[in-house]
Amino acid sequence: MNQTIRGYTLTQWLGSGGMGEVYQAVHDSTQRTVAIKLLSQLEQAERFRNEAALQASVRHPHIALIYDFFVEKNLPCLVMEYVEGPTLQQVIRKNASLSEEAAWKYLGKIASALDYLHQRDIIHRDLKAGNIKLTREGQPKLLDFGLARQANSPRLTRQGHLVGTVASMAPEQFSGESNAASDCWALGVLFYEMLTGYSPFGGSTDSEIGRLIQKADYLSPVKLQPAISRASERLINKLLVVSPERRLTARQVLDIIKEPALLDKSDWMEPMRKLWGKMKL
Ligand SMILES: Nc1ncnc2c1ncn2[C@@H]1O[C@H](COP(=O)(O)OP(=O)(O)OP(=O)(O)O)[C@@H](O)[C@H]1O
Repeated sequence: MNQTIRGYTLTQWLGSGGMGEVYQAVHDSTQRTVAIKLLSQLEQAERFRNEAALQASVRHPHIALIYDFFVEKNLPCLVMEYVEGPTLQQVIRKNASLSEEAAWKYLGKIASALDYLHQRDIIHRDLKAGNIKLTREGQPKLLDFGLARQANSPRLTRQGHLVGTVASMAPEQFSGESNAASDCWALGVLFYEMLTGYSPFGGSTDSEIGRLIQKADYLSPVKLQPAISRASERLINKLLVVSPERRLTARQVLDIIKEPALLDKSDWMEPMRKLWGKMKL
């Protein structure tokens, strides 16, 4: 492993994902350690460029930085901040679940990264524990904008097939619609996984998982972890809501973390929605 690409010496293979291979590399002149994602197909270069352009404009303590993007010998390469440490998925698996305190701490940091992205009309679309790394200091960093896109740019959605990780997909994503609220659904799935060690929507096939998701049919987290607080349970209930309009936003999650009493405030729109539902029947 001594291959050099445009002044970067590849030092270690890190893994492969939906878009290509990822290597650790060292920049020869600055000696900076980076992660380089090599895209397997040149036809996807534009999608990759989209990932690069989106991430390059992003500066947030809980989102991995992007340094460069270039095409070398027909190979599109994305140069990113190298984030050392395990993924949140590995940490959850190792510990079976996380303490409530740790889960709320990570929830707040990821919600703040999502709020930052959503303020800029960027949707992540692939938020999951496997795409979050924990640094040596225990700080979560969001990786992988492979599926991210500007909220107002539908170009890459006309693929005709589902993209994303099924278990974290929001109900509306099954009909090809993704919005900021879809990331908030995935945040609810992530919070549930941190607290219980299980995905709220498990099944043996994608279509079975899809059916459960579209009905928001999940086991109460308290059934799996009786010690889970009422606040955590209510927060999950307000994130795993089928209607995207009624789901909490990332900003609302941050507000609730600051002031958990907000969870108990009743939704004043609810009686009107019920009435409207009856009138439509
Ligand atoms: N910036 C980075 N720093 C350190 N490791 C990284 C970085 N980006 C990706 N990796 C690691 O490289 C491997 C491949 O990552 P990649 O994002 O391509 O796929 P994935 O997340 O496993 O799958 P998918 O593409 O389906 O989301 C993973 O183990 C990931 O943790």
